Amino acid sequence: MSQLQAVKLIAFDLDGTLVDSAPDLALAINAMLLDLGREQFPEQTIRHWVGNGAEVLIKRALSGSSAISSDIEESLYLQAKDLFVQHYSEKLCVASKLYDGVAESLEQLSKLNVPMTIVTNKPGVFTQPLLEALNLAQYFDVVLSGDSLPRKKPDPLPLQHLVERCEVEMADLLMVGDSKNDIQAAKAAGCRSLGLTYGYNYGEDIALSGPDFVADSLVSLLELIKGSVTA
Ligand SMILES: O=C(O)COP(=O)(O)O
Ligand SMILES: [Mg+2]
Repeated sequence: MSQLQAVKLIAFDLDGTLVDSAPDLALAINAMLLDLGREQFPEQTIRHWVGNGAEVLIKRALSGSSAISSDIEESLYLQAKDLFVQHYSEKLCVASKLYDGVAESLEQLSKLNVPMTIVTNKPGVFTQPLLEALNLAQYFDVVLSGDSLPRKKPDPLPLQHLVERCEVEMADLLMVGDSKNDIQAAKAAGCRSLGLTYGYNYGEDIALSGPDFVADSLVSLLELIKGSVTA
């Protein structure tokens, strides 16, 4: 991986990037489906439905497909959402865990004086409790969730909001994520991006989305940022 110009702010995606949250998301989705008397799905299937926030995940589960059926009734969706929120809140961090290299890399990165932030599509009601359960909350100066702003990734709005709030230029920001939504948001906003290969991304190769950098581990990010800070 080549070096990059100074990075003054890092935006991390959460699900599929820092945390493998799919096991608990799948348990909550299946508990919701069971309550509704509907067909349940393997974790491996549900894993590929994660990426556009809870509303889309619930609708995919109700459709049984990554393509959302347009005939999901609003009353069914609202009932499903209440059940999902209840189940996922109760068991938010039972089987979820940090990916290899995340804890060490965040600790090392925190010593480099480059502010770190979270830009996730996960609803805010889950984001902060999950960060706290995994002992990560202290690393992040700003946390933007999927419902913090009117639009979420792949829209550039969260990244535009972030650079204004942190008073840096868009060119100073690096978005780090596992999903095409992260890379598309970065491209639309005009910042650089690093795609991680181990996440969800609907089962697709992240390199196909054309991030500026591709890495197999956050340890590579640490090396890259060290190079940019000391260059
Ligand atoms: O919860 C989701 O659907 C995706 O969350 P992420 O943006 O942190 O990957
Ligand atoms: Mg993600």
